[in-house]
Amino acid sequence: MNPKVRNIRTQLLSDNWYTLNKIIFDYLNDKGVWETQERESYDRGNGAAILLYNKEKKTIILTRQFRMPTYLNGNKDGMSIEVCAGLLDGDEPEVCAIKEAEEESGYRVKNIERVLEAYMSPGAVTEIVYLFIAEYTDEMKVSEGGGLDDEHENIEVLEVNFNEALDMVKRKEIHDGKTIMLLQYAQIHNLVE
Ligand SMILES: Nc1nc2c(ncn2[C@@H]2O[C@H](COP(=O)(O)OP(=O)(O)O[C@H]3O[C@H](CO)[C@@H](O)[C@H](O)[C@@H]3O)[C@@H](O)[C@H]2O)c(=O)[nH]1
Ligand SMILES: [Mg+2]
Repeated sequence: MNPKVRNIRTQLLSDNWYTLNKIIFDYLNDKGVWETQERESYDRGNGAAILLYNKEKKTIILTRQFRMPTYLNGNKDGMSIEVCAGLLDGDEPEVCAIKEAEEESGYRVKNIERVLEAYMSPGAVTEIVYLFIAEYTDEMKVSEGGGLDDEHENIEVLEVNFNEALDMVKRKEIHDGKTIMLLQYAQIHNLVE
């Protein structure tokens, strides 16, 4: 509860795929005066993302896919290199992370660790992304990956040297927030030396 916030009203703007609301509320400002504010808030539920790494090979697993919103905002071909991730769809974050890893990369991982959680765009999007890490080996590959056909995901799976991935961040070839966070987490904690 925040005593500086009261009288929250919600006005539905769109519920086509997920839900966009206009929220009108009163906020007690620094001068002690209640003022009415409006904020649009996009609710897509929460998500999970997972970095798969291999200590022996010094590699990680990434995906590459077309992301329309990035194409609309400066990403030349709209392609985005990301860790495996997806929306929870009613699952616990751990369950979702394991499921997305297999659907998108083809690796069936068991021992995963939750390391961070973050609001990725707190001014506009309600989503919390839960961030995980897990070791993978070649033996864990059970399918091609590539995402679900019925969702037209068209995901390419990449196995990349860890230091090369860090260089890709520097060169801005990797520009996805959750992916940068997990790569830096791995670097700080020497997961792949
Ligand atoms: N028709 C339609 N389909 C959609 C829409 N939005 C998403 N989809 C479909 O739903 C799939 C969702 O796949 P997920 O793997 O669950 O999600 P994601 O898009 O990969 O990842 C999301 O979650 C991450 C973790 O929270 C986020 O970091 C990432 O930005 C993204 O929002 C997409 O691939 C796409 O096929 C939409 O507006 N319309
Ligand atoms: Mg996904």
